[in-house]
Amino acid sequence: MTESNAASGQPQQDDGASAAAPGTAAPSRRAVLGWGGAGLALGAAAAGGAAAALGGGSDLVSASAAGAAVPFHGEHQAGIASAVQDRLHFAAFDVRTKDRAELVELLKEWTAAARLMTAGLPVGDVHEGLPEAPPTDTGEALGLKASRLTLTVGFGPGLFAKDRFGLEDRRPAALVDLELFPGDNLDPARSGGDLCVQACADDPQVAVHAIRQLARIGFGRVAVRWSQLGFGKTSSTTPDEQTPRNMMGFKDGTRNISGTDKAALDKHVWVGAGDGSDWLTGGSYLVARRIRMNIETWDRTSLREQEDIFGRDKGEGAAVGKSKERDEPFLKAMKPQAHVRLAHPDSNNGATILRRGYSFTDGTDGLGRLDAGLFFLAYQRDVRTGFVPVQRNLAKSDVLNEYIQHVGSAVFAVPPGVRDKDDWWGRALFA
Ligand SMILES: C=CC1=C(C)c2cc3[nH]c(cc4nc(cc5[nH]c(cc1n2)c(C)c5CCC(=O)O)C(CCC(=O)O)=C4C)c(C)c3C=C
Ligand SMILES: [Fe+2]
Repeated sequence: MTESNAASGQPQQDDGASAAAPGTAAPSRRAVLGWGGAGLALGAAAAGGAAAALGGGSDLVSASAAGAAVPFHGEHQAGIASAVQDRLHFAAFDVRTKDRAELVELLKEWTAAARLMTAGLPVGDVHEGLPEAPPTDTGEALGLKASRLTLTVGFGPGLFAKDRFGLEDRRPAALVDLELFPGDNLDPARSGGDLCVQACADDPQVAVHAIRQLARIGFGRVAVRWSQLGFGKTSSTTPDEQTPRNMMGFKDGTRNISGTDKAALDKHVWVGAGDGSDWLTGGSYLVARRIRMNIETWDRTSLREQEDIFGRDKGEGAAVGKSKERDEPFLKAMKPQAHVRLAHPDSNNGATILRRGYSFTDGTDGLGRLDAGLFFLAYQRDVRTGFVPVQRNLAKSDVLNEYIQHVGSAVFAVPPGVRDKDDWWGRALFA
């Protein structure tokens, strides 16, 4: 059954791995399967059965209050244009196996697990099986709702390296190795990765559980290279909802691509059929940057200067000279090196990206300063005409640079959506 997904504007296959209709109780992992539910081997069937019992329905992506499920199957992966959830656990993996067949098998197993978890189901039973063996699902999400969990997978440049998996001819030209931008202070231990999984959910335990299961399933074949927890989304794809604020206290995401703007998504986010890599049609490219903020310095900066830096006021979020957040910005009214002026498409040959970042606070840094900032995530149709020109402009002269530092960086090709229960992440790439 194909239905239109109101929040993404994209058709989604609802084969049963979706959830309750608006107004009905969303499934919880315990409510659906009980303690004796299906294991991973029964994956698709279990997900289908559970959702069928609940009546399916997919127009619920922004129904956060219901703890709803976001359809897993569709033309595009969920977690890009779909409504941004409250929490993030992002993980980049190194592939350890040298065997292409093992990598393919892993991607199939990951897909089956993702299909279950996004439907609010465990990846296996906790109480059946040998007591001497570890349970298949670690259990910490039992009883929790689907919480709009989305799992979005990406393939890093290393996967396409020569003499690795026979994919060297399939590397898209747009999957560039990012240059070192002025001011970058990148930590290799927080950068790169052969694979990534972006887990977003309204409940942090659901997002963390999902990454943990995938890492556990991948044991021996992949290893987590780095990961990042995020909270307080710093941009939205739902302009009708209140714009979230970042750790600097400013509304962030005012001017972003809306998840219902199909024309803008087709133009700026989804890889098109003629773009050069057929296997990626319907997919996208993801740039991830861990951006540390000098919070203590920022907090000693005057309000006027803070507002000049962004080119918007702190309370309403209106552009300089305007009174409302959504009023069209007049760039020339801003200081020449204001962040918004330099980041705007008009200053970058039209370059437009879909931002989907999160705030982070990872304790203190040993010097009494908060290790906090923005985990910047941006999706685009081509990294060379998306993130790169904007970041070149910002790195050169953005006055915000005095208060931030890019400390982690990664880029991934994000395959199209998993179409149905027989499909799996990366099928077209490995075909
Ligand atoms: C390379 C792209 C960008 C990076 C890196 C980046 C970092 C960054 N941004 C903020 C805070 C805000 N950014 C805002 C707008 C904005 N930022 C980018 C791009 C990058 N930001 C774009 C494309 C835009 C939209 C420009 C436009 O079309 O007007 C805003 C204003 C509100 C909004 O429109 O979202 C804020 C606030 C921080 C704190 C930061 C690094 C830590
Ligand atoms: Fe920005």
